[in-house]
Amino acid sequence: MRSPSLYSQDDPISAALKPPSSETESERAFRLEQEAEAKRVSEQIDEDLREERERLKKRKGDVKLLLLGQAESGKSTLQKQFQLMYKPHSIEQERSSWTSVIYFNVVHSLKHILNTLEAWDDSLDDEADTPDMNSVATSSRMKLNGNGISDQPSPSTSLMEQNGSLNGSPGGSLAHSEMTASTSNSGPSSGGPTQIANLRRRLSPLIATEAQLADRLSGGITVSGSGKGSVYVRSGWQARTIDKIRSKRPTAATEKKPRESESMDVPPDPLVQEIAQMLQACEEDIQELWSHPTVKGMLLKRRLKLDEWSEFFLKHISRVASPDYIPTTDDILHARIQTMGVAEHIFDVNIHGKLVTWHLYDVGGARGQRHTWVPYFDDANAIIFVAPVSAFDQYLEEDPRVNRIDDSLQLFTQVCSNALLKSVHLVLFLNKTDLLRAKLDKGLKVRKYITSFGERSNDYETVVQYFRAHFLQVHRRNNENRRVLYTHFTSVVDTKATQRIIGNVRDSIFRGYLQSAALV
Ligand SMILES: Nc1nc2c(ncn2[C@@H]2O[C@H](COP(=O)(O)OP(=O)(O)OP(=O)(O)O)[C@@H](O)[C@H]2O)c(=O)[nH]1
Ligand SMILES: [Mg+2]
Repeated sequence: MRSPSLYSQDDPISAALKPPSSETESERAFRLEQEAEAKRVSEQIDEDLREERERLKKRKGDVKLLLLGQAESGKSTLQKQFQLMYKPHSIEQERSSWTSVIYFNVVHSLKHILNTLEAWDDSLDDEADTPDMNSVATSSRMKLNGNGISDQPSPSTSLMEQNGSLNGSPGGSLAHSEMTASTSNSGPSSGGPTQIANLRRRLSPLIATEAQLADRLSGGITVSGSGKGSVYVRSGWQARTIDKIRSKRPTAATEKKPRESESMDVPPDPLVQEIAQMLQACEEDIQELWSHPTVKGMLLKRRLKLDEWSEFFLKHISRVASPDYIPTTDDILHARIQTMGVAEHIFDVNIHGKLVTWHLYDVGGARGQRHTWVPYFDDANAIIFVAPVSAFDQYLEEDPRVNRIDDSLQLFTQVCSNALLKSVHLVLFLNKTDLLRAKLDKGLKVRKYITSFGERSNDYETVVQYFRAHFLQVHRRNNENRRVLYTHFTSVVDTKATQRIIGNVRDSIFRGYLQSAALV
């Protein structure tokens, strides 16, 4: 057998690269010019890559800050607040790329509403066919929770058994009894099934764009077990979507560091333009569905559960569906896209007249993403652990038996007890306090989901202090080094309040940092 040779006449690559024998003088000159340009571009890419590696390297004196916490806790939203504070021009560069995320959030929410209505309709048909109404009502209602949020409380997990369970009765039946207690019918059958069928038909072309949008955002990457039809994105996705539109080969420089004038001259993405037109044409239908008495009734009775960002964008649909819609900063803060792996962001932070480079790591919080965190623990200076306290009535998408507060406490235990992190400055954000307040105002009872809450008063102050006490207890029990835990009650979509807190955190990290560096 002949061994292939680079110089072989038969080598397919050499043959393909060989100029045609009929090449004229001017064609040759053109070819050589093209080859020289290709070489220059390739060398520029190598140079950009080298610069990028150099830029990302943590130097002595830099601060390394990790944002940790479960999925949907608000880490990327907090990262956006850092960006707004320390690199506001980069938000401008990215602004247009958030349109596709927001359209995806809207389309996905509409699909969830229509699917839930359909499931409810089916369950009513089942009920009509079955003599044992009680048992069927229970099972059919559980089937309704298509967004991964189950109404069923989790059995106590190992962590909370160790640390004093929040959920006093394993497999407790309060939420279950809440589900079975109400048998009144607020399903679609009582509120104009023909109207809903018509809306479903008219909205179907818009809903059919969900997969394309997901593909555009994720770059075709799907994450197994992501449930709920979620889309995960890697660091630098904004620049990649822009590059895709330009149909240009992405370079390392555009992946990590969009050029200054980037967003201004981006040609419109045909897919996004098409969806914008559909949204405009469907705006009245979306309004009709959103204000439909059946939808309102099901939301009120919690037979339909919507994520906070769904409600936000549906409430603002007339603005989102308007021609030439450009996301506001508030829209960007409310947009939801899941982080895959670990995304690094670099900021120059002015601390009392001295510029310090901060490397901020925003991690993916879903259970399947947590193994990617550990390599970043080494030489970290500080952690902001983000725990959403509004999640007391929610269960993990990854494991619907686990209450989300319970999961946050387990994760916080792991962070506090990790040997690599034992000297790291620790900050706790008890986040989504605005949503907690709204849930309590609506009358949601904490004790129905967390039985150990007992007969305490269901007011905001009692509830947040109760959760805070549990996190403090975890910290106390895993605090060999007697480090301080700095706690803040936050709503990281609130820019003014969050930036004030970021200022406090920056000063406290810097004080600890100076002390540990023995500079004071
Ligand atoms: N109302 C309200 N919404 C919030 C708050 N914090 C985050 N959100 C919203 O919650 C959703 C999830 O927030 P993200 O920042 O994407 O969550 P994450 O922790 O980065 O999630 P992963 O990337 O999956 O780990 C987004 O739609 C945010 O706008 C808050 O304090 N209040
Ligand atoms: Mg994130």
